[in-house]
Formats: sequence, C-alpha cells, structure tokens
Amino acid sequence: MPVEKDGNLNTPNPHHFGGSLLILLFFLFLFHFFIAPGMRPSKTEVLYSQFLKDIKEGKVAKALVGENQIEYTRKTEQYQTQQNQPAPPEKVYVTTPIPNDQNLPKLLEDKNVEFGAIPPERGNFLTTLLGWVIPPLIFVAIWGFILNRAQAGAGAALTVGQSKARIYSEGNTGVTFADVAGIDEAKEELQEIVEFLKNSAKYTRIGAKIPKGVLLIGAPGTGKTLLAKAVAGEAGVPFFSISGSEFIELFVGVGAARVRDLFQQAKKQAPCIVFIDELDALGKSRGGTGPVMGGNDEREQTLNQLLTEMDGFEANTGVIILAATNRPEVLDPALRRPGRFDRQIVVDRPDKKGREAILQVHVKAVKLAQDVDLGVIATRTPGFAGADLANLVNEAALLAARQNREAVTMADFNEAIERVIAGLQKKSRVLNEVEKRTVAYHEAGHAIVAALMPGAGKVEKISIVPRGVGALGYTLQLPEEDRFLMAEDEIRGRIATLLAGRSAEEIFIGKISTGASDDIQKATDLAERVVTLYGMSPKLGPVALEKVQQQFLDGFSNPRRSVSPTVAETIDQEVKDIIEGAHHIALRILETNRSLLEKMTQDLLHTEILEGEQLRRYLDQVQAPAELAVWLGTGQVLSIN
Ligand SMILES: Nc1ncnc2c1ncn2[C@@H]1O[C@H](COP(=O)(O)OP(=O)(O)OP(=O)(O)O)[C@@H](O)[C@H]1O
Ligand SMILES: [Zn+2]
Repeated sequence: MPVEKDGNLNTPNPHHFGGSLLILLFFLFLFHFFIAPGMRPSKTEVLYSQFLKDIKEGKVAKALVGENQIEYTRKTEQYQTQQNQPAPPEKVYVTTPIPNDQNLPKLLEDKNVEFGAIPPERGNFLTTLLGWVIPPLIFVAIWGFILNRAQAGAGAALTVGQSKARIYSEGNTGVTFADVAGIDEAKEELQEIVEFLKNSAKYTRIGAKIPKGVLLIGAPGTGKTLLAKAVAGEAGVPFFSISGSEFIELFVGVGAARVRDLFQQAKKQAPCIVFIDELDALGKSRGGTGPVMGGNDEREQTLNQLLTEMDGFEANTGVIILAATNRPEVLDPALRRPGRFDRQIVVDRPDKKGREAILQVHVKAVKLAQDVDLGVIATRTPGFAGADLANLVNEAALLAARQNREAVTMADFNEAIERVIAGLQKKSRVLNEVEKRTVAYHEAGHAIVAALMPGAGKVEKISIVPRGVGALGYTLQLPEEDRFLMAEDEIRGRIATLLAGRSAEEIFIGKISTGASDDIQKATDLAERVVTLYGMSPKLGPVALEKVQQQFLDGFSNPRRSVSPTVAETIDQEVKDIIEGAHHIALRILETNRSLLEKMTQDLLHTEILEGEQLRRYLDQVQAPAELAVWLGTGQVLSIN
C-alpha cells in the first residue's frame, strides 16, 4: 500500500495560527508602549506663556502649529552638538495653544521662525491605530487560546498543541476487494458503488440517480475503512478521508470551513470517494450536552455545513460519500434522510468461514509451518473482528521470531489466541497457597459441570495461572462452531456451568470467596434474559419484558418495559428459581464426582495447567447424577444472536 499522502488542503492550522498571532501581538504591544517611546525624540511640555516668551527672545528655531498642540525646537540647542559625538535627538517642546490666538502667525513671522501646521491626522496616527486595533486582537487571541485549552481539557478529541484535522487525499489507495475478506455481503453491496463510479454515464443516461451517501455500520475493526479504500481502489478514483472527531476545532467555524474545503476539492476531482470516519462524533443528535465552551456550537455548525453540502450538489456529480460509525443509534436523524446517507450497509463481525478468509489475507506476508491449520484457528476465534485477526497473525509471528523459529507454528497461534483473548500472561503475579487451592477447585468445578451440559463445546484447557486484569484462573471452553441459536436447556446448562465454580468452593473449601462474582453476574444476566427477553418462563409466557435497543453489540443490558408490580415480582421470582435450580444441579454433579474433582485439583495445583489428552481423560470419567435429565427438561429452540 502506498504511503498516505498528506494532502492538507491549504487550510491554516488554527492552533499554530492562534499561537503565533498571540506572540506577535505581544511584541507589538511591548514595542509600542515601552520601546518606541524611547526611540522617538523626547518631548518637554511647557506652558504657552513660555512658548511666547521663547519666540519673543528669538530662541525658537522652528514651530509646527496644530489645532490642539504646538511643537517647537530652540535655536541654541540646535548648535550644541559637538564634533565626533553623535547628535543627541533634537529636543522638542510641546505646548497647548490658547484657542484662536490670532496673533501667533504674525509674531512667528516677525521673529523669523520657520513655521507650519501639523496636518490633522499626522503625529499620532499610528498610535491611534494601534490603540484601537491591538486590544481587540489580543482579546481575540487570548480567547481562542483559552477556548483551545478548555476543549483539549474536556478531551473533545483534540490532541493538545497540534491540530490533527487533516484531509487525507490519496490518488490511488492501492487497496482492492481482494484485500477485504469475510464480509462478502457488504462487499457485494459496495460493488454497485464501484460500478457507479466507473461507469456513471450508463446510469445517468437512463435518468437513474446515483446515491450520494452510504453509511457503513459495524463494530470497531470490522474493516469499514478498508472497504471504503477498496471501493476507491477498485474504481480507480481519488480517496479523501477525514475523521468526524477531527472536525471539532478550535475556532468556531473552522470545522464548517473544512467541510466546505473538502467538498470543493472533491468536486474538482470527481469522480471520487469522500470517506468520513467516526461520523457519530460529528453527527450526534443535536441538543445533547457537549464540551464546556463553544464545542457544541462548533459541532452543530459543522454538521449543518455537511448537510448543506450534501444537499447542495447534484446526485450525479460523481462524488460519493462513505461514512462509518459503530454507533448508528446516536446519529442525528437528519443525516439519514433521502439524498443524504440513505443507504446503509452493515459490516458484520465475520463468521468462521469469513475468519478463515481474513486469516488467509493476513498470513500472506508471514512464513507458515506445515502444521498450521487456518480452519482450526478460525474455529477458536469466535467474535474476532478483522482487526483482531490481523493482530493475532502479527502476535503469532512475533512469538515465533522471539523463539528464533523459521516459520510460525500452530503452537504460536494457540499462544497468540490466548494472549489476545485473555491479555498477556502475568507470570509475576503469585497466589498464596489458600488462594491457589480455591482457584483450582473453582476451575475444576467449572470443567466438570461443563462436561455434562448439552451444546456447551469442549473444555480445552484449565489454568490457574493468573492472566490479564481480574482473572485468577480460567477454563477455556471453545465452541465447535459459531452459535446463533441456543436451546433452553443449553442456556440453563450454561448458567449451571457458571455457578459450578462457586459450588465447588462451597463443597471443598467450606466458604465462598469473592472470585465468583463475575460468574454470578453473568449467570444472573442470562437468567434474566431467559425470562424477560427469550420468553422462556412458563409463568410469564412468551412476552417481551425488555425493550431491545441494541442487538448489535453483545453485553448490552436493555431497559425493562414498565410492568405492573406483580409482574415485576414474578420476574424476580422466576430469575431466582432458575438460578437456584442451576446452583442445586451444579452442587449435585460435583458431589457425584467428588473424588474425580479432588484428583483433578491436585493435578492442577501441581502443573497449574490441565489440557489436551490428560484433561480429556479426566473429563471422560465425569458421571451424570440421576436428577440431571429431569432438570434439563425440554429443548425449545429460540434465537439469541
Ligand atoms: N474484512 C477484513 N479483511 C481483511 N482485513 C481486515 C478486515 N477487517 C479488518 N481488517 C484489518 O484490520 C485493519 C483495521 O480495519 P479498519 O480500520 O478498516 O476497521 P474499521 O472498521 O474502520 O475500524 P474502526 O471502526 O475502529 O475505525 C485493516 O487495516 C485490516 O488490516
Ligand atoms: Zn468462575
């Protein structure tokens, strides 16, 4: 890929501009009031009577008569200058004349004084000008400076000291659709845009309107920027990009000016692609609270300018605006009106096949060992976005290089997966004996219960090596495939598995630790969803009691619908019943497998990690208690993606 060319479009950098203006004014100010006076001839104020006396005594050499002021020099002093010495500045006397002294000209003439009038605007013209102009300028500069600080302090997407609002223009991005993998639907939809750009005549001839704006919606790292570049690359048109957060600028009006600039430039180079990243930073619904001073106004002005520009150009000028956001719900509805971003393309996280394809793209640059199976890696990385996979490949390559290996092996990838998933291993953190025992029982408990639960995926690894923030140990359970549907018994099995860690602590340690809080949180969330979202509670029936606002990202808790107090009470009761049932069955399973769990724990304390064949042999011995089949109940299928 070519290096991004910085095509800053001649817009002055407002931060630097403000800074140097301030310094310049400061020096002007110093010069005017402290230095310049010393360089001008000194003036001595005298009374008018003294002036008249000087004339009469023939001392005056030259006089300049003004309406409000008379300046004159004396003869004697003119000749005091000695040789070899620089002439001192001529001493000037000033006096204020008596109004309408008609005799003065005659008197001056009589005494042979050179005289003339001070032109009305002479003398203090510069002083007056500076006096009027400088203070407001200083004020403006200081104000701008403060505003800048305030915004930077409020973290309004500004880097301190440097404006990063740049318009990047790339003649040719060099990116093609071949560089984008795993998001085929989005690619297909954008294929049409490429067609428009390449062959606009075909569409305009029959009067078809080419869309102006396309909104790419997707989680971070799913490849939105990459897609936009690929569209430009495929069509062979210039690519302009700017980020929404960079529009929030120092001086009110700069953002709007930048938008104007951007579109002017784009129209000149049409057909082309204009890409606006982080549209939400700019296009948040108006009326929200913004940064302390001015920031809100600025954003609104910029947004309005964008809307105006989009309305202003004809649909068929060949400028197509692609914008990206991962928070479509906060966008100002005005942005989605017809003629603006009326097309929306969802850029999903890739599925297993997609992940494999993305890995294929990124491993091109690295040397792979024979044993590397991208399909297996894809299986183990559900939920990874394109950027995570790119990161994973690099992490694996770094590990291989650190070991001085010739090629990246499957072991490197496995390690990299764990790193990316759980954060870097924190070997330095050591647990005391009691803590270690607690964590070992806890994790073994999870593994044993998980082994019996339907559709739970295989337990791949148990570890009591603390890693990342907060996790003291973990049980790695990898699904065999991506799951979009989960049956009721599977969800309940998941809840029981989550509670198994704590149950093991209860049985084997006799007291419970704080280590189970995350499990309990997750189990409760899941139980609540069973009742309020999936409609699986027989008492309440298939009624949605949650308002789903966000299905897009996982882990969102939605507000409940307003329900009557009795219904609310029933919900709480049902959630509690599910949790207690799951807790009970987890305890039963662990008691049935007491000696097995004991053996596993001892082994785990010894090696810190249980995996592979060794772990499988343990888990194959897990016995199901009689109650399990009854507890698991029916297998009603519901969507939970
Ligand atoms: N579908 C994909 N195929 C190949 N590589 C991808 C894909 N998605 C992401 N990547 C890799 O991840 C990098 C970052 O992706 P990109 O910046 O396009 O994501 P994004 O969706 O714009 O993220 P954000 O919302 O954070 O701006 C890309 O440069 C590319 O290396
Ligand atoms: Zn746990």
